[in-house]
Amino acid sequence: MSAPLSAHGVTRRYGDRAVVDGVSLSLPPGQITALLGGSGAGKSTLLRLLSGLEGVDEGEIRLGEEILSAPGRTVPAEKRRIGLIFQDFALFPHLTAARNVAFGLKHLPKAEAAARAQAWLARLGLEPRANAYPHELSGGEQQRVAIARALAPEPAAILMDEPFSGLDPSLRDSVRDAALDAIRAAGIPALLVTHDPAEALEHADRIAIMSQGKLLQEGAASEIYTRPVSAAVAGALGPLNRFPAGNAPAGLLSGQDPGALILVRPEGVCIDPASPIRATILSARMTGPLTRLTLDLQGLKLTALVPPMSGIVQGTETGVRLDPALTFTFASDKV
Ligand SMILES: Nc1ncnc2c1ncn2[C@@H]1O[C@H](COP(=O)(O)OP(=O)(O)OP(=O)(O)O)[C@@H](O)[C@H]1O
Repeated sequence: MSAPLSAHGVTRRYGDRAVVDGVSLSLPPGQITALLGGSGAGKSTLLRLLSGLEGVDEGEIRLGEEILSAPGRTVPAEKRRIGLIFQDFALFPHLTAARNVAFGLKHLPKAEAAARAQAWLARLGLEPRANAYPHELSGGEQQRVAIARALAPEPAAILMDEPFSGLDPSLRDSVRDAALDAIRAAGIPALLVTHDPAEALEHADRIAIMSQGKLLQEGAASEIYTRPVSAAVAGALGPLNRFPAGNAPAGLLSGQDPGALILVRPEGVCIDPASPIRATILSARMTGPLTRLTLDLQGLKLTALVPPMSGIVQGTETGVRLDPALTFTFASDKV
């Protein structure tokens, strides 16, 4: 049975600046936790602390009850049994795919190591490429080899830093699905560092949001999306309409303080021809499966993402309502 990998009040300073600042986070086995945040939020640094590539200045990193890092005491990365996957595959160029995967299996008899490497390559759909060298493989194939190499030694946890962002979009989905399926099946804690909210929402079980070294919120993906604790968390998960409650036409909201900040996801702005709240359609553009509308509600401009429907014509009027599940209200001092 795998144990959670966890950080407890972890701080890491560069000079006098805490780039990871008092972070506590538990990664449960068998689940993918996405670590989401803007550039410089401290995501990669937290991953390096969890992996043992860097030591902590305060707090502890634990695997189950075992302390892996404490100030002045760091179990080195190679002794942690934690698999790492980075954006730049980092395969050994002079080894075939099979030998790259077998590299971490030196403790096993040779035949057993080779068989296990073959099994992992097969699992990631790479059996026919086992004898190819990295330069003979596509980016997607190289990343699959890197994933097989990280999983083959049966690590206690896996940490991934933007592993799919360097891949061609046409390959990304299949590599990501293969990798995340294999990781979930391994039943170990997994962290996926990403700056892409769509990737986090669609592919992770849990989401942790960081900003300026601090963990803002962590929880099940659906909970973070529908119950953000702050405007910063809501904004980290995708575009929003923002306006003071006092700017909304009468009837659009119910009973909010006029000074409160209202945040509404574009897909929470719904077209309802029967609604008494009237809006002029300023523009309507196809964005694939959804149409993006710019609406004018008596001076309040809102963006809506709606399924294609008839009667949506630029310059005409329609009724609008807000989906309460995708509308968030914050006191103006919580922005
Ligand atoms: N070795 C270092 N020495 C000094 N400052 C560093 C070092 N490594 C990172 N930093 C700084 O720490 C902050 C956090 O960096 P980190 O790479 O963890 O952010 P990130 O959230 O992963 O960002 P990105 O998405 O851009 O990779 C940044 O301001 C960075 O410049």
